[in-house]
Amino acid sequence: MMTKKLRLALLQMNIKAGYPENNLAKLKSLLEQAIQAEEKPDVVMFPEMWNTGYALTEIHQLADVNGEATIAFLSAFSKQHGIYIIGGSIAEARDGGVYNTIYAFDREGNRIGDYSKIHLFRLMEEEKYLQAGEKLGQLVIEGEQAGMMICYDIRFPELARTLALDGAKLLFVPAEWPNPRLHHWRTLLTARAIENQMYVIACNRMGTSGDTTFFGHSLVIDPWGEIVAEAGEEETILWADIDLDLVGEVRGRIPVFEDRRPQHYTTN
Ligand SMILES: O=C(O)CCC(=O)C(=O)O
Repeated sequence: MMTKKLRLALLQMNIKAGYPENNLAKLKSLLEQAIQAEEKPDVVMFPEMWNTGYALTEIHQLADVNGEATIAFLSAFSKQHGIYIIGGSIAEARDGGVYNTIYAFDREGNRIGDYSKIHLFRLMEEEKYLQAGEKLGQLVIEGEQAGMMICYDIRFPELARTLALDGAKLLFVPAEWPNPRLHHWRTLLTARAIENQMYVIACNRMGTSGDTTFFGHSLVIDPWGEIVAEAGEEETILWADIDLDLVGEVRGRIPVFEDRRPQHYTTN
């Protein structure tokens, strides 16, 4: 029987910009730690661009070609341990460009969803080095619809709303969200959870890259907007237990989706 209860493990890791091999080694050691926990996770997720970090000027040389190495590793790992993996995002070289892409896997190691970041972040000059994704990030976990967005995407409520209207009950958000905008991070993620009455599961990196520092504070927020778990600034695994039945309960309590009047909304 499919469970509606999920144990989540968010790998809030440091990322060394420009050193994919070091980052993979770090990821592997955190993954091993997660898998050896007394109670195994159902879903493991990582931060944004965990393979290369924001080494944008060298990104064409460093990016994983068609994500092949990442896909092979994550697929084998998810199958071996019977877990879902939301593979953070990686720099993926494809079609002559580089995309910021998430791959997701089920308990059998099947690829169940991809998402390339739609909104590129100008403050980090992403638009100069990366290509924007063109399709929604959707997947099914234990029979339930879920969505994926990346970092800056959370400033665009239309995207989360579109995923929710399409049935998403939970939303995964890998990020490299830097100081000093912790207030924005927590507020935007909480708003996306409350307005869409869904779980928001956000894994940020920590540490320093050049002049930029990252505060961590990975978050799991329930559909009522309560924080289920929040990390500090250290390298850690953030654990959280969630129950997907809460989504229906909250949607029943305040029938936001029934009360929508889209004829009055202009979105373009
Ligand atoms: O929107 C922000 O403040 C941070 C976004 C960001 O760092 C990113 O998308 O990589």
